[in-house]
Amino acid sequence: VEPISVGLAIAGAAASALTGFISYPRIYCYFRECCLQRHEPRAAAALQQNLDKKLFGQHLVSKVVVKAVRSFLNNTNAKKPLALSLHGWTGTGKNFVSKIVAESIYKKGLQSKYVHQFVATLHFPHAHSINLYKDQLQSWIRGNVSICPRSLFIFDEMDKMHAGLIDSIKPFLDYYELLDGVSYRQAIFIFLSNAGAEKITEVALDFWRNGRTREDIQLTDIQNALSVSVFNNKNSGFWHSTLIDRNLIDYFIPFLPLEYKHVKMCVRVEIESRGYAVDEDIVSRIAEEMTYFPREERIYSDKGCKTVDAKLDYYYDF
Ligand SMILES: Nc1ncnc2c1ncn2[C@@H]1O[C@H](COP(=O)(O)OP(=O)(O)OP(=O)(O)O)[C@@H](O)[C@H]1O
Repeated sequence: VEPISVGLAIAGAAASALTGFISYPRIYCYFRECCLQRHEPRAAAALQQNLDKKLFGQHLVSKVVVKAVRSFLNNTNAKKPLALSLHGWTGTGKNFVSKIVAESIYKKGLQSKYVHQFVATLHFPHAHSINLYKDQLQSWIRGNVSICPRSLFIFDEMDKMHAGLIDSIKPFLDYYELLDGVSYRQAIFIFLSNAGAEKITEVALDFWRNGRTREDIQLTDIQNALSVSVFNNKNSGFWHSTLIDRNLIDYFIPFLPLEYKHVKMCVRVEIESRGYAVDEDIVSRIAEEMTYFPREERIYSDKGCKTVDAKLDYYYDF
């Protein structure tokens, strides 16, 4: 045997052993859930695709969420965790979008052990226990980020959260490299709230009354007014919050109120998801059963796309 082929054989064996070593976690993570499961470009592509396909009437949301999440996931040297604050009327898609973000990063989505959802009225109900909640929240976040740096935390009903509670997580959202040996720079925080919905509607109505299309609305038309109104709103959970004061929220994302045509789109999706052929007559009837505001113009659904599925039960036998 020539020395050169021995050399090649050894190099080949070493290479395949190395590939085996590298691919082992991939195989393992195929069967068991792992932290940092999806490769960043795939996660960003999945997010874009799902928002384009499933989210209606929210051009600002799709654009900003994709941009924010993609650049954050691609940044190997992020200086702080990503913090997104989603605002808007009920039933306009805030929970829906956070579910899509979760699913794009972790296959199991909201069921993933690396995705954590807090609901203010459920997890932090009593004003007198606020100090206890602060401690619990801190140790919960610290514990989970220690296990998985790419943890996703979703805070629902921020507007029902007791003022001051959310400030207890400020250190985690700040620009620290390490806190007690833990780095929070790869974590993602998403806050959901109805606070600021009036402001968003005001801007949308202004555009409508001036004959401009909804898609003409730019983030700059809303974002500043939104953060100021949330900061000054006693019932926003962010009232005089240091998270806003210290610019630790990266994006305030406005969800526009949904129109009649968007409600119809939601009805169609719901009918299809139940395996029925879409009947346009039923679609229009359900959309017309929803109530719309303001009283004179009746443009926006006051429940967004919420209750569409319940209304559908009436038309289909189960
Ligand atoms: N913009 C949208 N595009 C597509 N579907 C939507 C949209 N908004 C709402 N839906 C549908 O309506 C359901 C309820 O919406 P969702 O729970 O996301 O509302 P929300 O904004 O979180 O409301 P709330 O403020 O009351 O919590 C979603 O699961 C989804 O099926």
